[in-house]
Amino acid sequence: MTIKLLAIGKTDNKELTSLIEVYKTRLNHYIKFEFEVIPDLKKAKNLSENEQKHKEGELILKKISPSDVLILLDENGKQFSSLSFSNYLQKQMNSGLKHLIFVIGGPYGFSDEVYMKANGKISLSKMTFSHQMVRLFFIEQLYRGFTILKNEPYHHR
Ligand SMILES: C[S@@+](CC[C@H](N)C(=O)[O-])C[C@H]1O[C@@H](n2cnc3c(N)ncnc32)[C@H](O)[C@@H]1O
Repeated sequence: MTIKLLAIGKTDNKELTSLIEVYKTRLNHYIKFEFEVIPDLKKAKNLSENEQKHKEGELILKKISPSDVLILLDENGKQFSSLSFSNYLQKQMNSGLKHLIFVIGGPYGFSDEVYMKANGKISLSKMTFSHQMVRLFFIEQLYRGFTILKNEPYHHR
């Protein structure tokens, strides 16, 4: 299985980028993991909130194939403990799925079209994080999940 994380908007924060790289490299020891950033929309300031979500939604959906499982990172989604999230990852791998795609929305979240297409929603917290920070938190949780599955001493229960 390949896990792909799609995110809207580049970050020019070097600290964030380098930490993401650290966890991405660690995660790649366990699973094929791809991180793809969909560039910010041009002239987004001239768009209404809904127009922006709609255009970002089109770019997201272009990246999804019919056989992919699409999971949105969304503050109103299902919450997991790190342990239950590792079980969730194991189940996805056992299912024979080829591509598990997680998506982080833009500053206003997702369009209705993306919500309709999604197979599920995962929340990292009831609090809202910046779309920049979530990518680091989530990649770390993926890494943590795999260390749990491998019984490695990263996660302390
Ligand atoms: C600034 S938030 C958007 C908040 C917006 N009010 C909404 O309705 O989604 C940008 C993106 O970060 C992600 N995000 C922020 N907080 C999150 C959380 N607690 N759990 C999961 N994803 C989160 C989501 O993918 C969201 O689309």
